[in-house]
Amino acid sequence: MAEESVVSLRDVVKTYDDEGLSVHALNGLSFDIPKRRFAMIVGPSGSGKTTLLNLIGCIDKPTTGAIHVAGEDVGKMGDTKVTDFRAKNIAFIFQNFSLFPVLSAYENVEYPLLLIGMSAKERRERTLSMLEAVGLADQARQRPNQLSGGQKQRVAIARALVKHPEIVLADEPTANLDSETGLQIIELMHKMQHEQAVSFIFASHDPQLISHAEETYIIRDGKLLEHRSGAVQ
Ligand SMILES: Nc1ncnc2c1ncn2[C@@H]1O[C@H](COP(=O)(O)OP(=O)(O)OP(=O)(O)O)[C@@H](O)[C@H]1O
Repeated sequence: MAEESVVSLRDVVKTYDDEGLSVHALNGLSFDIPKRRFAMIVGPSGSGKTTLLNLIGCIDKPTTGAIHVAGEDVGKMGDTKVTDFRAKNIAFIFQNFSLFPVLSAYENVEYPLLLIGMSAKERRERTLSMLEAVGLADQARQRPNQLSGGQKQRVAIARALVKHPEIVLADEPTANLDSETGLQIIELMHKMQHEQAVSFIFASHDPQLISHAEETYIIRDGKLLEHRSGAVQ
């Protein structure tokens, strides 16, 4: 694995067993994603984007092949180690925001810090500064149902970044937003990615989001069709 890569895939195959039928979601992927970039996985529906994000996010393991994330061979890690690795290093942003409805914006952002056992004082400082950074200092006490779609996604961005992860994975993060709000969210993610020097990896169909990519990996039928440094216009 090249030293500056955050993800390295070698001959990665993922096959699902669907009621006795084998579904080949990934068919031998080999590529590296450099650190601290705005990287995009692009491809039509069913091409394997979510499957790939699940492997990078250590939610699932490859059927065969090797996957290194932040320098660790995650395909070979045991369950306890992988849970710990994911809690410390990886954060997720989803298209449906996936916030806890009974928690305030503040509590949603603070939650990952509770999971990693951070002290109360440090949790408070980090949570407030992250809410400030995403422009939601005044909405800290509101619950998700009192927030707009764009504000919910801002909470999700703050929650993703608050633990200072190595990687933020985002599956179609603008899919449920109108195009103007989507653009504001893309610009916020880009700004935060640079400020926090974190690696962002997206799966998306959204041309607006794809046009902001620094690295683009086009996949079809679970294979890499093309890699471009810079956006696909
Ligand atoms: N749990 C599963 N069991 C069986 N087949 C699956 C499972 N998850 C995904 N697949 C299949 O694997 C292939 C890749 O799916 P995946 O969700 O990774 O694609 P995608 O590019 O993210 O699609 P979309 O853009 O529609 O979300 C598809 O053929 C899908 O039907």
